[in-house]
Amino acid sequence: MSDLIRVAVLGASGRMGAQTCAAVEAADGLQLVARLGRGDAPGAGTLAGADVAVDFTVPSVTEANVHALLDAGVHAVVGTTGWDDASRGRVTEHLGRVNAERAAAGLGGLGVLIAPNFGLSAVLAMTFAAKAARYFESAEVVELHHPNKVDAPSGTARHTAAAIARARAEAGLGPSPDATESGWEARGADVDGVRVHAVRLRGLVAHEEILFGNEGEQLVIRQDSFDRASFMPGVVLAVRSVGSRPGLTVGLEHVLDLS
Ligand SMILES: NC(=O)C1=CN([C@@H]2O[C@H](COP(=O)(O)OP(=O)(O)OC[C@H]3O[C@@H](n4cnc5c(N)ncnc54)[C@H](OP(=O)(O)O)[C@@H]3O)[C@@H](O)[C@H]2O)C=CC1
Ligand SMILES: O=C(O)C1=N[C@H](C(=O)O)C[C@H](O)C1
Repeated sequence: MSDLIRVAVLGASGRMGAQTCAAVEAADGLQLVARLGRGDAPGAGTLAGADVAVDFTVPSVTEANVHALLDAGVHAVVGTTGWDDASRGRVTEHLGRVNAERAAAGLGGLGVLIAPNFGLSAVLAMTFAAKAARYFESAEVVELHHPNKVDAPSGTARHTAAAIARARAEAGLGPSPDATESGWEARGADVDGVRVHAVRLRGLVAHEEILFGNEGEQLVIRQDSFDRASFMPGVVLAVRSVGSRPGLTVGLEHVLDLS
């Protein structure tokens, strides 16, 4: 990539897409070259020579967008939720093929950076939660969002719960104690054995509370994103970094050196 990074935004008229366009236009060394909407399939014709594309669309299309971006030779920064092991695996496989062809042609590898959350407070909360997880018998996650959100639980809560589950397993902890025999629908979603509760409330933007309990004590880690502007430094950092991170990176914590 040359010094100037040309950027396309997918979902450009959405809540996050619009903020991202403005942040890219305001950032040194970045140039916004394309705004893609619902009807614009990502490809050479619509991407306008972009080096990096940022996807803030919907869970049902984000994976297809990333494959199209890789076919077009464009690095991808993805904030859209809805990813799982299978979809991430397909992207890793595609990256392997594309980057082998690029290496044979003397080109650098493409990168895909999927970040469930670009907010510093959220990334730190997830990191602290992963560190704390091994020390507590009980762990649950509560995520709270604006009522226009289409998916539940949030991508951030899934990422948080998965990290807690990994840390618990590595420490040899079993399931959190829970005597529930009926009314399981009131106990939230099960993400890798960790209970995750989703609140949708007018007035909220994006918030998460991670609760840990032991006999006689509690630790609560809470983060609040009051304004979508708080995601933009992370988005710009990801755009600047993805070209030097060939392959798949999941989570901004790796770019921030927190992992
Ligand atoms: N990683 C992070 O830090 C954050 C991630 N997010 C995630 O980003 C995603 C977008 O959130 P948000 O901006 O609030 O959502 P919006 O609904 O505001 O925006 C979604 C955008 O996707 C477009 N879109 C809808 N359907 C399609 C389709 N079939 N094909 C192509 N484009 C489509 C919409 O176009 P149209 O306007 O035409 O409907 C719209 O521009 C969500 O998954 C959300 O969870 C959100 C905040 C932070
Ligand atoms: O839809 C949102 O708003 C958000 N989505 C992401 C998620 O699902 O984790 C990130 C943040 O919570 C805002």
